Amino acid sequence: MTAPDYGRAFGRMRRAAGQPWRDYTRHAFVEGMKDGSLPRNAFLHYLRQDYVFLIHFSRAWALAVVKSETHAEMLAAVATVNALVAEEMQLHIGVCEASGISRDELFATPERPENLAYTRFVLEAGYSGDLADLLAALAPCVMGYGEIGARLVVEATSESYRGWIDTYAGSEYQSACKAVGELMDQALTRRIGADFESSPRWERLCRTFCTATELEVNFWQMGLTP
Ligand SMILES: Cc1ncc(C[n+]2csc(CCO)c2C)c(N)n1
Repeated sequence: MTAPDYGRAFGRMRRAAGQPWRDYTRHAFVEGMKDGSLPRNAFLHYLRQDYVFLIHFSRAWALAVVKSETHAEMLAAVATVNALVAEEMQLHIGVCEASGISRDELFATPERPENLAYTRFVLEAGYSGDLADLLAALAPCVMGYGEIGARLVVEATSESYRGWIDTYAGSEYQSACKAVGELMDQALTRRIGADFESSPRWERLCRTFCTATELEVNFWQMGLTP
């Protein structure tokens, strides 16, 4: 199947990320959710780390509000902050509670180095750069899960991880990916120009995107080693 279309800047960065992008979206952890062979304890370990991840990822999206230059940018960024804090984090709390991991236990999860490296890299891209740099670091996470969900909903041969797959394959999440893709195209055009791929900044933006992609690969790998 062909991957969903999340805009021009994302499409170009994704292609430039080549093998790391495939390593991320077709990682053994992902394939284990597809065929149901992923052990439940690995999934729960991943979810607990992901809860910590979402705390810092929400901070990074809040930084996108800080780095916005238009009301449209602020609206897109604030919608994502709300979706993360009010919905996605709640979802993790619910799944963990249903599996016997209390809210307090979840809150007290010690952060693994692979987790810390990823979110602090994203925050640093935003602190030291503008919204274009920050979005290049945020995009692999948002769109990668959209692409994985869209593929797994078609290819899954097991019901074990159906809930997770349906969340990211669903039209609500797919629309969010498209909105972030549009935000990227508009933010890059505003700051760099319509021909942003030919600017001297382009290579660095692609490098940021690729590094974030490699950190996603490490995050899946961490998930396999509880
Ligand atoms: C390691 C890791 N990478 C990506 C996501 C997916 N994700 C992160 S934030 C968000 C909402 C929109 O920005 C989504 C779908 C995750 N949960 N954990």
